[in-house]
Amino acid sequence: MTAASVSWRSAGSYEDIRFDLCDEGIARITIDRPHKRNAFRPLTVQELCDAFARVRDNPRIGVVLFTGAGPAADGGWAFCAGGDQSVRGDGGYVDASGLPRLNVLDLQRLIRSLPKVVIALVAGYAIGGGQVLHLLCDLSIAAENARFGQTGPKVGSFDGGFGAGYLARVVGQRKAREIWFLCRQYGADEALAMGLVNAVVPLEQLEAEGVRWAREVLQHSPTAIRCLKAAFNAETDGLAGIQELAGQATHLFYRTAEGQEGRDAFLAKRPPDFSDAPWLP
Ligand SMILES: CC(C)(COP(=O)(O)OP(=O)(O)OC[C@H]1O[C@@H](n2cnc3c(N)ncnc32)[C@H](O)[C@@H]1OP(=O)(O)O)[C@@H](O)C(=O)NCCC(=O)NCCSC(=O)CCC(=O)c1ccccc1C(=O)O
Repeated sequence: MTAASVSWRSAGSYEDIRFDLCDEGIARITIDRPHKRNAFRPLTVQELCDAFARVRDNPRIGVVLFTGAGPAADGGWAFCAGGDQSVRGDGGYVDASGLPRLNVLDLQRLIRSLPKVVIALVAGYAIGGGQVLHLLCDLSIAAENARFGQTGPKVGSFDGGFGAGYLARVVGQRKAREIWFLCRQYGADEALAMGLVNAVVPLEQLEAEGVRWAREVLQHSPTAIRCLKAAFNAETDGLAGIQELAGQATHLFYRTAEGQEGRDAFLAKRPPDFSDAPWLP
C-alpha cells in the first residue's frame, strides 16, 4: 500500500486541532491555527491533551504523527510557533474563563510518557514552545523548509525543564546554550547535523515519509517498543523516568502466573503458593 492511499477519518470534533485515525494503527494530530503559525493557546493545549490521551487509551494505535496545518493564507508554514503571545497575561496564557495557565507542561509530560511512538512532522517554523514540543517527540522528520529556534529570552520566557536539559542531551551543552542565548534560527540541514531531527525530506513528501516510518515501527513488538521508550526516558528523566520503566516491569509481572498467584491467594483468603516460581539467575 502506498502512503497516498492512507485513508484518514476524523476521530473527534475540536476547535484548534484536528484528530484523525486510519485503519493501520496510526493517528494524526494536527495543530490547526495556521493564521497564528500554529501557536498554542490554553484551549489548543487542552484539546491536544485530550487527543493524546485518547491515543494512549486506544490499544489499536501504535504511532502518532504530530504536525501543524499549513500553508496559512499568506503562504507561511509552521509546525508550531509556541505560546500564543496575544493571550499571554501577566501570569500565564489566559483561557476562556480568565485563568492564567502553562498547561503546555501537562502536554509535554503526556507526549513524553505516552507508551507509543510519536513522530513530529515539521514543515516551516518550530519555534519557542513549538520547538520544545517537537523535541519531546520520539522521532522528528523535517521538511526542507523547516526552521527551528528559541525566542524565550527575546519575548520574556524560558523552558528550564525538557526545553533546556533534554535539548542539551540531544544536541550537546554548547549547542543548547547557543540556541537559547543567541535565539538564532536553524534550517533543516543544520537541525539534521546537530541531531535535532532524524531526516529531511521535500515538503510534498513529509507525510508520506512519516507514514513510511510509522509502518516500519508497527511491524515490531509493541511491548519491546514501550519498554524501550520507558528505558530511554529512565536514563534522562530522574524518578519520573524510572517510574515509567518500573511501571512497564509491573505490567509484565501482572501477566505472569507468579503475579496472578499473589492476587488469587489474597482473594481466596489463603496463603500464596509461589513454589512453582523459579529463583532464576
Ligand atoms: C514564527 C515566526 C518566526 C514566523 O514568522 P513569519 O513567517 O514572518 O510570520 P509572522 O508574520 O511573524 O506571523 C504570522 C502571524 O502569526 C502570528 N504569530 C506567530 N507566532 C505567534 C505567537 N507565538 N503568538 C501569537 N501570534 C503569533 C503573527 O502575529 C502573525 O499574525 P498577524 O495577525 O499578522 O500579526 C514569527 O511569527 C515569530 O517569531 N513568532 C513568535 C515566536 C515566539 O516568540 N513564540 C513564543 C515563544 S515563548 C513560548 O513559546 C512559551 C512556551 C511556554 O508556554 C512555556 C512556558 C514555560 C515552560 C515551558 C514552555 C514551553 O516552552 O513550552
